[in-house]
Amino acid sequence: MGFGTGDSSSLMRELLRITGGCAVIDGGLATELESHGADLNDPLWSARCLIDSPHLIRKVHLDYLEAGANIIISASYQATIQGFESRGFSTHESEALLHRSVEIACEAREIFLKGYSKGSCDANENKLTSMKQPILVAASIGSYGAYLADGSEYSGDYGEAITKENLKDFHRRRFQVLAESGADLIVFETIPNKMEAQAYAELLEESNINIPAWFSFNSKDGVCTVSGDSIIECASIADSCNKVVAVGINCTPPRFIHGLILLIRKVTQKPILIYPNSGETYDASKKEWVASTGVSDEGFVSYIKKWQEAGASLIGGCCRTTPDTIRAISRTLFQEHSTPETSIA
Ligand code: MET
Ligand SMILES: [Zn+2]
Repeated sequence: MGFGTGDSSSLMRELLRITGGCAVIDGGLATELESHGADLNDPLWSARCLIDSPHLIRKVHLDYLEAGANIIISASYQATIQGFESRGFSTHESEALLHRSVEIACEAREIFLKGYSKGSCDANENKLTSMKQPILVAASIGSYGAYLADGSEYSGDYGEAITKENLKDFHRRRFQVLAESGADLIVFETIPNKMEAQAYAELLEESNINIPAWFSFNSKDGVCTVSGDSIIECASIADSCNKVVAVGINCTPPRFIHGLILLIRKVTQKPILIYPNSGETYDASKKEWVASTGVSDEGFVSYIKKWQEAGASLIGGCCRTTPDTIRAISRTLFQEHSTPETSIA
């Protein structure tokens, strides 16, 4: 889908212009599916819902749109061709499931916009001109560690045997399928190390598909990625890649975010995105979050102005944040603005 009148590299600038400088990303998808009863105790995690409960995914996307999200992220974080094939799906069926993840998000956007203005969702129309709330559909690509489902997306340790070329081979076809699925952008999420960032940058550069992307790293100390690689070096890789339109941090406790924004700001002028988790502890052995160890929605919101001042312009939530968190973010960001522009001139 075309966004506005500009080329794809201007996508993020256009969105931010329309929203008045800051836009809202959605909140945790998998954990919200779980709180609606989905059983994600599965190597496919949230991607399992693509097989057995797509209606629930659509509902959660809609809940985030109602809460004010400008960017909704597809349920493909842990959806991989390799993962589906190991469950008995053919290559063709696996690719169709990836495609479906984006389709579901697009359906949610259409349903949401129809609530505002009948007939505004003709696929051939420039959608933004009639959007009350500008909305981008982002296709998620989770890291190799997410596919492994052994917690290594939170350690960044893939072992000596895994090379950058292995990572490129692993992600290549999935990237192509998602890039051609109708999504507005690709989001590389929860990138745990520099090698994977480099692999993504090379895939983007080698590809003749001209889709914008963002790079989002995770950190457990506020200085480095979870693997211990320098966030400055990682953000520099994102900065050097022309197809990367924003760079930042996700699934990281809120208390680390401010310092990370300042570090990223040192090496890039690209928009900075942040969508922290709730700050709760994840018990990897039990594969569950330890409730009430994080921040409340009010606590989360208390950070927002500081993050904005430090340079973040795309703000949302990751695991264990909810539509209530996103509603609170949206109110905080827009309380001092007059109504944002509703169309592109
Ligand atoms: N977009 C993904 C989700 O919210 C990110 C998960 S981070 C482990 O489900
Ligand atoms: Zn997360």
